[in-house]
Amino acid sequence: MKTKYLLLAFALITLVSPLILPAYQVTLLNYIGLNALVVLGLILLTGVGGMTSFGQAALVGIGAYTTAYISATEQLPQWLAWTNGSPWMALILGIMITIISAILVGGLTLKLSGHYLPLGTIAWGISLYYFFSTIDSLGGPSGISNIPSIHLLDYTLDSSNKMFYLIWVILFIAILLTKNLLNSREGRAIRALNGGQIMAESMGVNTFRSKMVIFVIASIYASISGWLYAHNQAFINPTPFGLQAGIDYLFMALLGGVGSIWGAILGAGIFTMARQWLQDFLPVIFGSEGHYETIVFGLLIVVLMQKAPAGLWPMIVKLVPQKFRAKDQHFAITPPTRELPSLEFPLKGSVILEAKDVTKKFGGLVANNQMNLSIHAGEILALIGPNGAGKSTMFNQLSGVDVPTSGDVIFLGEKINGQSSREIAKKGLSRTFQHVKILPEMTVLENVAIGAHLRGDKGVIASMLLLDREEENNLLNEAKAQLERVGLGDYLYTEAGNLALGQQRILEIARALCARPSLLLLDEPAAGLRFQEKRALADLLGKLKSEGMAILLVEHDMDFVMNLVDRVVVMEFGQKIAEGLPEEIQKNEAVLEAYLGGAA
Ligand SMILES: Nc1ncnc2c1ncn2[C@@H]1O[C@H](COP(=O)(O)OP(=O)(O)OP(=O)(O)O)[C@@H](O)[C@H]1O
Repeated sequence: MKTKYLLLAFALITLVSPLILPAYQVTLLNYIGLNALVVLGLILLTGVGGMTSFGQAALVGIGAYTTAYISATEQLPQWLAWTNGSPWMALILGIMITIISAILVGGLTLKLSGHYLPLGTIAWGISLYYFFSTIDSLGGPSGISNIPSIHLLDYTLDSSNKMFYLIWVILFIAILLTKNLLNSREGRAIRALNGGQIMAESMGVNTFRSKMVIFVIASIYASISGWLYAHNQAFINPTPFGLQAGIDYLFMALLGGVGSIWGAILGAGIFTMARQWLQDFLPVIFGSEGHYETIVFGLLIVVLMQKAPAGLWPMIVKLVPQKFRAKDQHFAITPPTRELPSLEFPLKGSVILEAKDVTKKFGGLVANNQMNLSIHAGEILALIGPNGAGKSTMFNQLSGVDVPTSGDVIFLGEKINGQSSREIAKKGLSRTFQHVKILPEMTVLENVAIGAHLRGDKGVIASMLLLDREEENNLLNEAKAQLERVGLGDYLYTEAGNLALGQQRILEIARALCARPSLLLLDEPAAGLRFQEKRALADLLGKLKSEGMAILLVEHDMDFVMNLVDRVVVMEFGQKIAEGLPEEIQKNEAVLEAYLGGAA
C-alpha cells in the first residue's frame, strides 16, 4: 500500500476524531499530540543521531513560560513591548530563546563523546526547572495562570476541540518536515552520525554541524509543544518541565521505537493513555497513597529493553500483512539536469601528493620512520609490506585521520598535515577503509550518495521544504552512475548491510568516486573479492588512471598489485625498504627477504 494513502487515512481519522469522540478523549489526544511533538525531536536526536537528551522537558518549559509570561502579564517590561502580548510573537520569541540555549548547551557538549551530552542535558534541565520555580515574575512554584487562548484568523481556540486541530496540524507538519529532511543530502549526513562519523567526515561532512542541526530542531519542536501546552491548559507551573518529565519523554521514544518517526505518535500515545489508565485504576486497587504508576512504568522499561529494544513500532509493522504495509518510497530518479560541480583534475604526470620524512610514533613505537613517497596524476602506486609494517598508519597520516609526529604531507602543493579529514576531502582526496565503514540500514544508493556530499549545497531548510529536489536528483544520479560503473547497479535499493563483504568494499569505492577526487586512497580494496570481481576492479582502476586520477592502494594480494600498479613502495618496520616498478620489486633482494621471507 502506498504511504500517501496511509497518510490520507490517518489525516481523515484525525479530522473527524473531535467530532465523534467525547471531550475527555479529545483532551487525551491533545496530550498525545503535544508529547509526540517532543518525542519526534528526540527520535531525531536519539534514534537517528545517537545522542541522548534528558533535558527536553526543560525546553518545553522555555516555550511554555515565554508565552505564559508574555500573554498573561498585564504590564510587560518596555523591552518586550513589541510583542504586544501576542501568543504568536511569544512563539517566535520562545523559539529564539530555545535556539540560543540549544546552541549554548550543544556548543559545550556536542563535541564531547560518551556521557557528557546526557549529563549536560540533565544539568541544563535541572537548572531551568529551578529557574522557573524561583523567579517571581514567572509565578514561582505556583506558576502562571489565566493564559489567554490563541487567536487564529477569526477563530479563538478556546476549547480542547479547537486546540486539537492546531496541535495535530503542527505535529503533522513537523513529521513531514522531518521526513523530508531525512531523505536529503543533509539527512544522509545526519543519519551517518550514529556509527559513521569517521566515514562521514572523510566524505566532507561537518558532523558537529549535523549534530547541532538536530539538537536545535529537537529543541524547537519541544519549545513549540510547550507553547501549545500553555495555551491548551491556560495555566502552567514548573512540575511538567522537570527531570522526571525529561525521562518520561525519553521513555516514550523508546516505547514507540527510536528508529521510526511514527514511533513518536505510538510511544506518546501508549504512554499517555497507559499513564492515565494506571493513575485511574491503581489507586482503586492499592489506595491513593504513592505514585504506583511510576513503579509500573519502571518495570515496563526493564521489560521493554529486554523484549523489544527497537521499540513497539517495528513489532507492529511486522504484524501487518505484507500487502497492507507501506512500501518503501524511493526517490524517482530522472535524468540529471546538470553536471554536479567538481574540482579540476591536475595535469597528468604532475605531483599530487608527497610525503616528506613522515614519522609517526606511538609512545616508544615508531610506526612510520622518515617515510618519503610521491604520487602523480594518472598513476597507481601500491604501498605493500608485511603485517604490522606501518602501511595503515601511513595511510592515516596521508588522509588526515591522524597527524604525523614529524614530517610533512603535501597535497597539491599545500601542507595538509594537521588539517581535518573533512578539510582534506574538500581539496580532492577520497578514500576507502580497511574495515569497511558503511551504514548498514541505509540503501546502497544512499550510502554512495554520501560521497557526493561536497558536490551539493542545499541546506536544512531547503531540504525540509523540498526545495532541494533538483539537486537531490542530480546527486542520486551521480551515485547511481558510480554504482553502475563499479558493477553494483542491480543493488541500488538493497540495504547496504545485506551486501557481501566484497561488494561492500566495492560500494566504498563507488562512494569515494562520487566525490570526483584527484587522489583515491584504497585500503585493501581486493580483500574478500572473488577472481572475477578482482579483474573487474583492476579494469576499473585502470580506467580511472587513464582519466588522470592518482590512486594509492595498500594491498596484500600480490598478484593483483603486480599486474595493476605502476610503482610499488615497500615498507618494513615502519621504514621504506624499496621503491620501484613491479618487476623490479619482485626481484629485489631486500623485499624477498623481508616481505616474502626470502622464499619466492
Ligand atoms: N593507534 C595505535 N597505537 C599504538 N600502536 C599502534 C597504533 N596503530 C598502529 N600501531 C602499531 O603500529 C605498527 C604498524 O601498524 P599498522 O596497522 O600501520 O601496520 P600495517 O602495515 O597496516 O599492518 P596490517 O597489514 O596488518 O594492517 C604496529 O606495530 C601496530 O601495532
